Amino acid sequence: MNVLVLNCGSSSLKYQLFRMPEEKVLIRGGIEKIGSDDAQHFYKAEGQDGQGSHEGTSTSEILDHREALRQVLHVVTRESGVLQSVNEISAVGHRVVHGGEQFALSTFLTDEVKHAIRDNVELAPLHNPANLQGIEAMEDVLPGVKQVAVFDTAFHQSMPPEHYLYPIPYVLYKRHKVRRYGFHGTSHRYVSSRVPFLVHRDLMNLKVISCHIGNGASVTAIQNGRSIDTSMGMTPLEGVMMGTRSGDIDPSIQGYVTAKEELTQEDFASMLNKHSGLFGISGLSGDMRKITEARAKGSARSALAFDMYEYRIRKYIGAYVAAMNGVDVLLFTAGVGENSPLLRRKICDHLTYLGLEIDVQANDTGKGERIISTSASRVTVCVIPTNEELMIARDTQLLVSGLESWGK
Ligand SMILES: Nc1ncnc2c1ncn2[C@@H]1O[C@H](COP(=O)(O)OP(=O)(O)O)[C@@H](O)[C@H]1O
Ligand SMILES: CC(=O)OP(=O)(O)O
Ligand SMILES: [Mg+2]
Repeated sequence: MNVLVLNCGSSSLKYQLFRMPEEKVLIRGGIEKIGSDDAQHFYKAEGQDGQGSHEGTSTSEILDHREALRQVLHVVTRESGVLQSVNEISAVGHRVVHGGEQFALSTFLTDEVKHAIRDNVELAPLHNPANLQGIEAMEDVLPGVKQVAVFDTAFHQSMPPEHYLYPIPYVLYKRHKVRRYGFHGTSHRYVSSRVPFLVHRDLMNLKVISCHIGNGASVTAIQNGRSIDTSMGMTPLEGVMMGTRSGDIDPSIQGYVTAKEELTQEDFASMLNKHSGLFGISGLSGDMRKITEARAKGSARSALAFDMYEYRIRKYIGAYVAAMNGVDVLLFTAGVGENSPLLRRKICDHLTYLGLEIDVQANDTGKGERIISTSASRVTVCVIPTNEELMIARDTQLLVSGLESWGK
């Protein structure tokens, strides 16, 4: 069964085509700057039989996600020759960021499910509209093909109310579902599922702290395999400091700053989402590579941004040690978590009170999925490259093959 996995952002689209259940990636790619006349498409095709792997890039006008998906299907079937025709695509799995309280598991996309995703647009304004566009465009382009939604929020539905409620009038939860949901659940679920393979212990008996540090970033406490708390809240803005998002701030800042700077609520929300975090403090960039470089060249503002970023992640780790009364495994994943030995080392250097001891060589020079603590360390520290797409392909395949077996 061939499963196409889509992760639609506001102006981007990432995709992978898997042959399941072998979990073989046939082609992966991405389109950036959708909505412009110089949208860029990059892909790497593996070929059906592992032979003839090749890459391609192109720049063209792509005005919306529908057009982007047409181009993806063109590349998959004609340009790369990975498939003969779109009829060989059995199912499509979509990353959907906000599923609210309705979804603790992945689900087939129906009108009702799309309605629920639309209801949550206000709670994930950067993500849900793009996810919906991708779903609707796919329905147009591949009518009749089964589509599945895999929610970032689903894994965190196991949080107990004392962790997911805000200490504000309870009626706001009852009336408007104001509560903490958490995100990056597909990533936290994937990386925690890899832990037993690395530490040779059952996840059911482990206390794990998972740090997904990418453009968006979140830290999750996973006890006995279930998320019990996570740093993002009702929206993906709460929690640690991120590339361009602030993370936690005093809510009173909103009234004060909007009055002083004559900003609207929308201006303020946009400031917290797009002009804060590493970018807001450094004045340079939200990209950790640029911050690390500038810091090394002596930029004081970039050094400050780096230190704040590291400190705020470390505070959440400390909080989750308290939440679980201990920690067995600390893991790092996503763009920054996987690729910044400096950040990992700085965080771990301040956790020696836990008996945690980092193996500097494994941290600084190792590659891929690995343990980066010493054998004497009382906490096992791991780097585990995330694979949200594989998780989405697995869920999609499970649902579709379940449906097929019921039909027999
Ligand atoms: N070698 C590196 N060193 C430090 N940070 C890196 C490196 N490579 C990538 N990153 C960071 O990873 C971020 C992207 O992470 P990623 O998980 O791909 O984000 P997203 O999925 O949210 O787009 C980039 O903004 C960049 O800051
Ligand atoms: C939910 C979220 O923040 O996702 P991303 O990191 O992909 O922006
Ligand atoms: Mg991501």
